Amino acid sequence: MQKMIVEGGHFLNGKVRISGAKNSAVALLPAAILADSEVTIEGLPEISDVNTLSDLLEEIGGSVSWDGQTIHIDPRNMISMPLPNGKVKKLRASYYFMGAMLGKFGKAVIGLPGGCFLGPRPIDQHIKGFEALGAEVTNEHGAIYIRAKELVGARIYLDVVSVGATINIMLAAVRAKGKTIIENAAKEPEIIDVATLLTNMGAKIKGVGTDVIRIEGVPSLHGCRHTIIPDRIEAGTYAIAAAAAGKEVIIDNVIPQHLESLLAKLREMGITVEDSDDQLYIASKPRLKSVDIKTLVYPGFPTDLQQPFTSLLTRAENTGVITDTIYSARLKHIDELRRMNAIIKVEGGSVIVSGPVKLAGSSVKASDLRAGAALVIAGLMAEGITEITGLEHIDRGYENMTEKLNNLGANVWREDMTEEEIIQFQNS
Ligand SMILES: CC(=O)N[C@H]1[C@@H](OP(=O)(O)OP(=O)(O)OC[C@H]2O[C@@H](n3ccc(=O)[nH]c3=O)[C@H](O)[C@@H]2O)O[C@H](CO)[C@@H](O)[C@@H]1O
Ligand SMILES: C=C(OP(=O)(O)O)C(=O)O
Repeated sequence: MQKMIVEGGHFLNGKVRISGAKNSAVALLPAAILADSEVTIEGLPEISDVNTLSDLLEEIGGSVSWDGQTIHIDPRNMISMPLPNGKVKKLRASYYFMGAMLGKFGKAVIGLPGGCFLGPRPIDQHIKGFEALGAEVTNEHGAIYIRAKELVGARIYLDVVSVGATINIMLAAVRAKGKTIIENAAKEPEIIDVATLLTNMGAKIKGVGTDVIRIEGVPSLHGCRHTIIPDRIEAGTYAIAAAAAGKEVIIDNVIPQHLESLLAKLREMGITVEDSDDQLYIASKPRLKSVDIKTLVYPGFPTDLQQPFTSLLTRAENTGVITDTIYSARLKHIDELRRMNAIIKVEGGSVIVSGPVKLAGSSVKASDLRAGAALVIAGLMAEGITEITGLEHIDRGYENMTEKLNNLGANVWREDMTEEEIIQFQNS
């Protein structure tokens, strides 16, 4: 087990290249189950979520090979093997095996997913969608059993706008008989990426990127080649790090339109932000103005950037109020930031950050992926050394974070934890 050490006080300067999008990758890999020949996906991030899903594809009989960051998935020998336990609990997106296996085999047995603990994360809308398509769904001892004699297209209204439910229903509906309409669908760029892959596999999908998606089921889907989109959340994390601890940073391989809500907030704070086709230029200032943010579904401010943004606000003047309307309990980073001297109050559903404060290096624990990113950013700004444990969360979603930061001029490294530290970590 390792910890990350961040020596504060080094300004970030230079260029960082963004990897493929985690939240696309984790849906693109299961989508390959639906094909009847090889699917090739290029530009995947080297993160543990992708490795876990690649192992799961092999567990159900898929033949998987890697060529750098390109995966080749041959689904011809896959079977509807139950996956009630084990790796499925390591990540959230194992739930995409439900939709993909239902579409391909008409049945699936999958354990309830893991992923970041952000408060309750129900999957009732996924299940509602599968049932509307004709499946019978039961929850037996923590695993979801899904069976359908025949999948038939349906009109499905999502009661909450859900990325996972939209993609999962799409995965099953592309193979259903007739037309499916998903109303109140999510519009995140990752949904468009998955629909692009499915369309290249022969699916008939219209309206992705709007809140009504129309799918005409097809009897079979074939293999194809697909290049993943860049990770807007990783790009946003580096943009926030550049604003917090940077001079001039160029973020390369990004789609700036995917980050408009964040970029607008950075500009409001007094940071210079310029965008071109696939790059962002961020130049920070010694004095920053506080802003309020409210997380919303896309194209609103992403909940996945709320925690890193909290760290940035500690160095801005006056108070900033953060409201996470998607995951109101996504607050585990706050106690850790307080250990570093941050002045943060939680009142009702709002987080109130007062600044500017000079953070102090401390020993802190990443309890989830973006809490980890928030603590790394705090460590970059802090005086002295910050030690971060819980790196398994960071490794789920950030490729080579230490290397990327060091290339920008930070001083960050990983060390093995002592036995005593591991025991302390496990008991904390
Ligand atoms: C692997 C992946 O892509 N993860 C992302 C995905 O998670 P995930 O797909 O799990 O998140 P959803 O978009 O489904 O969740 C949005 C909201 O809807 C609620 N909900 C969701 C489904 C459901 O059946 N019932 C229900 O009530 C959730 O509790 C949450 O409050 O979108 C989240 C919101 O942008 C991001 O934080 C995650 O990074
Ligand atoms: C919450 C996240 O991931 P997951 O849904 O995979 O837990 C995230 O990427 O911030």
